[in-house]
Amino acid sequence: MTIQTETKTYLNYINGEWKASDTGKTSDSFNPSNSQEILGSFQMSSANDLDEAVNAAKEAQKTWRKLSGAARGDFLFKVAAVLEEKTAYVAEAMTKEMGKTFAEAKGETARGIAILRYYAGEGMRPVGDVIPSSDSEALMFTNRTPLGVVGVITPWNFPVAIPIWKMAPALIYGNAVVLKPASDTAVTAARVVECFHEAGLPAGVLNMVTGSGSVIGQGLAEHPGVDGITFTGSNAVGKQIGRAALDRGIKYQLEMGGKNPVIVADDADLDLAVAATISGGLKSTGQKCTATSRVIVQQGVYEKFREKLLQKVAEITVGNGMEEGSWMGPVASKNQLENVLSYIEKGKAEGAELVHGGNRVTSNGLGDGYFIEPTVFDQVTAEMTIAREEIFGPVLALMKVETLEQAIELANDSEYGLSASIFTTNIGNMLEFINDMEAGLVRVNAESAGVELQAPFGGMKQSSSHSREQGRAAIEFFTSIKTIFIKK
Ligand SMILES: NC(=O)c1ccc[n+]([C@@H]2O[C@H](COP(=O)([O-])OP(=O)(O)OC[C@H]3O[C@@H](n4cnc5c(N)ncnc54)[C@H](O)[C@@H]3O)[C@@H](O)[C@H]2O)c1
Ligand SMILES: O=CCCC(=O)C(=O)O
Repeated sequence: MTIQTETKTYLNYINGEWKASDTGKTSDSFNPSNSQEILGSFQMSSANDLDEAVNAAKEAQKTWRKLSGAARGDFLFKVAAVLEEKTAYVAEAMTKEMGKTFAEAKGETARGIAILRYYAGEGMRPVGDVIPSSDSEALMFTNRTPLGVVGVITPWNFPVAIPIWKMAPALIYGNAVVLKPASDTAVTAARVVECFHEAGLPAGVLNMVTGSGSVIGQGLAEHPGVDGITFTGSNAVGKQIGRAALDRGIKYQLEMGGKNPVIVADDADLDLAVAATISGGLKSTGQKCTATSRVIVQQGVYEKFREKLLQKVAEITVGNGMEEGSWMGPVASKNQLENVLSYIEKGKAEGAELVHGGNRVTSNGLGDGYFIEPTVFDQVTAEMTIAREEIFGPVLALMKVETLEQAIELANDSEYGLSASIFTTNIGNMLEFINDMEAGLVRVNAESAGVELQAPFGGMKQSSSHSREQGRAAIEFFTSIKTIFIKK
């Protein structure tokens, strides 16, 4: 029996108004902890809805860009205050739509609030440089100009933080935004957009259109009224978007997958390394782009580390994220469930030794949810699929090496380069890792996940289009530099 805890139909947000799609079609958002439960429904929009949103954004941006940075910042401070009041309302949608625990969802919402405040302040910070001209009578300097209308395409795994870390900088630098959120978390996105509406953001400056990736996502990338596209999601989709943006000659930014390693050196603090491997690999059910996936351990501590790891993994409680005591929720969707289980089967078939978990969890009333046991493979080798492809689930692959050089070589043996961490007490090891690791985020004695909003974030190799998000780095994508020369 399907239980509808809330029957609300969420609408698109276009030109400051909540509007149904002209298709008349909606889709339901299901709870991955109990697939019989529907959280709400959202619009399956058309290219016409998208046109309307882009046109509204285009018009609104003309006035928005003329406001001072401080005035734009005031709006973002107000949005932060509304979101703060609505933390539980937004976080509950997140847990009920994609499964992460309520504690993690509240933490992510708090992060969204902090990001809004950081970029609100950005409206008052310097934007250019004075550069000495070769003409002593002239003044030469740089300023920043917004791109215009920015298309924001986001995934489901951080449904509050990622849209906000793209929308807040886009807005503060004077752009208008059309957001296309992931369908799996469209209700959470609508609740975030409600905060912008309640804060009184001028009509058209932010618009949201929900619907399928191929119609609305691709439509945004191809739309002649869109001047820049920022995307976070899978590599396959990211590349399509990049190609569409390149064809139109617009700026684009792609943040994509990872296959993040942790190295545990012979001299590591093993308790710390175990705790960080579990937190980095299994929090959010392993569904972070920065999640630890490959655990590369030096042979001197391999057995001891493995034993401690398995002991702690056995203590993990799997359950509905809304319930106290659940450490790990379900994966986000049926699709995710099937995908992760198929990787576990591949791991077994290719000869890795399954030493913990590996099954769907259906006991204790979890049968209608998409729960998977925390899973650990041993004897994993570099050519195995589970060592090469992003699994995006609660699966750790243990790999043994003799030397630190071998560990770093193995860690770099990946098409991805998003984040990486090392556990060692030796400064020489730390420096070697920092210098030689091919990843955009390298962390020493800390888990591979954990992005700080005031620092640049992005990957190397196939993990990114090589731009950076967050912190002051965001200005590079969301603006163009204008060089100004004045002579009296
Ligand atoms: N590098 C990072 O910062 C980062 C952060 C979070 C997630 N991710 C990556 O995101 C992936 C998981 O997210 P996902 O499953 O939502 O990714 P996805 O690529 O399936 O979807 C991302 C967004 O693109 C849209 N989309 C789908 N098909 C499209 C198309 N043909 N054209 C345009 N848009 C389309 C989706 O509707 C969604 O809004 C993982 O690979 C993860 O590593 C990366
Ligand atoms: O999923 C990608 C973002 C990861 C992140 O925000 C974190 O590790 O904190």
